[in-house]
Amino acid sequence: MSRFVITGGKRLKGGLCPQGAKNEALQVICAALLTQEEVIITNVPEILDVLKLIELVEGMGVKVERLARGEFAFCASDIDFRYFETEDFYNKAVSLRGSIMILGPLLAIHGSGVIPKPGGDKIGRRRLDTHFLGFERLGATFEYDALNGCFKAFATKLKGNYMLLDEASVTGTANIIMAAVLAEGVTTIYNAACEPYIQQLCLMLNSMGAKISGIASNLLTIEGVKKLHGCRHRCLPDMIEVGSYIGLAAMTRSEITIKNVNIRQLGLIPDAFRKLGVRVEERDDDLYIPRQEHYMIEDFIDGSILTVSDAPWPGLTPDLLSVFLVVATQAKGSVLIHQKMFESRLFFVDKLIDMGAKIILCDPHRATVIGQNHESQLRATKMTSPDIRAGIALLIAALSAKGVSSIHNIDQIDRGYENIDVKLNAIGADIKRYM
Ligand SMILES: CC(=O)N[C@H]1[C@@H](OP(=O)(O)OP(=O)(O)OC[C@H]2O[C@@H](n3ccc(=O)[nH]c3=O)[C@H](O)[C@@H]2O)O[C@H](CO)[C@@H](O)[C@@H]1O
Ligand SMILES: C=C(OP(=O)(O)O)C(=O)O
Repeated sequence: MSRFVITGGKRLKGGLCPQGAKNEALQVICAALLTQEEVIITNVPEILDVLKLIELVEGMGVKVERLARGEFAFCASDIDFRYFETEDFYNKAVSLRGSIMILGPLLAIHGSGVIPKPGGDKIGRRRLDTHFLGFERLGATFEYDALNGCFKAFATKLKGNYMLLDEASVTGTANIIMAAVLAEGVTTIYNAACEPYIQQLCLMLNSMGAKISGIASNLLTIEGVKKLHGCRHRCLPDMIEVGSYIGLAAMTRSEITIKNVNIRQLGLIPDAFRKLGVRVEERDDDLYIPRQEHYMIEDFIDGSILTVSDAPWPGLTPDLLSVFLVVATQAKGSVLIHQKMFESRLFFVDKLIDMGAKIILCDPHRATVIGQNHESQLRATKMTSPDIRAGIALLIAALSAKGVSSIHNIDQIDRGYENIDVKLNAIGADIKRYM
């Protein structure tokens, strides 16, 4: 099993460029299935999950050309629908969460689709009801083949409709949008997710000829069109990677500039770090994190202990709570980290406790962190990355710790971070990769 060996305690210094956004790339690659013309996508992160999805669509018969690093041309003029019956399809689709988003486009262009229960992080129950309830509102029927663990959806004709989503699911909203753009009539989606990923998907679809309004809000109106054409689309920088680097700078007491972050699309992320006492300065479109020996957690206005919790966008993304948690371990003061969406994402704190962090796991959703104000350094240890964001949080912890740590199962980190070891070594880290 591949692993990182990290010699911690080094100060880092320099600039880091975030890759394109993983969750956006997964959506817009699926959207390329909606046209027979060429779609060029740039700033595509070449990370495990995205490369797997590219292989999956290639298996479906989509012509894929890698034009340059992070730049791909897709042409879905000749999809082989028999591929969906193969073991190769099953194995590829099951290995990542993003594969679920081929279903909406398949319903739109083919009237049916099948997908095994998708993988992704094992961070609690990850239901897909919203996807199927939405498809049903468009006139589709679906069935779950429990024996083979496959979802199947069928529709002789998709028809626009009003729907109030049972929750603002990110991939669910993306899937329904992609089914609705070619449906007959008008679809209105209320309680739609509106993350920058979804906004970008809608902008891309509009540039392909779709008619979507209400972008960036939770009320989307989609006027169905007969056909979509090709386009060129650029993915935004990955806001989760940006947040991870802010956390890294704070924990390692380093001076780091994060370049071209697209500040307007970061939402509450910079402010959430500021509440933990981390200085985050905006310099044009860069974020400058100065070297700080100490940072102090703010209280709420009434003097009560700060809570950092996730919420659907424009609330704070759940994908950064593990990073906020690790940053808090060395802050001055206390904070309650409340992961509302996922129920098994905080168990990695056991490792941080082994390293000397002062954390009480109150229940699967909440952890109280008592910061050590950098007065006692975390201790190096051996650990395994349970999921992508716990993985990056543990890597940050190891980089700040005294001594040599190792992290196993680093595929989990590679799922979302492109060449993280190379990038961080270039600014002074000491991370060795063993395959
Ligand atoms: C490939 C991809 O894009 N993955 C992202 C996507 O996953 P994904 O689209 O799978 O996640 P969902 O948005 O469907 O839901 C995530 C979890 O939050 C819960 N939930 C969701 C909405 C809501 O209003 N209330 C609520 O409690 C759901 O029940 C579920 O447990 O969105 C998640 C939530 O931002 C992110 O963590 C994932 O990185
Ligand atoms: C939960 C995540 O990913 P996925 O939905 O792909 O498992 C994540 O990116 O933090």
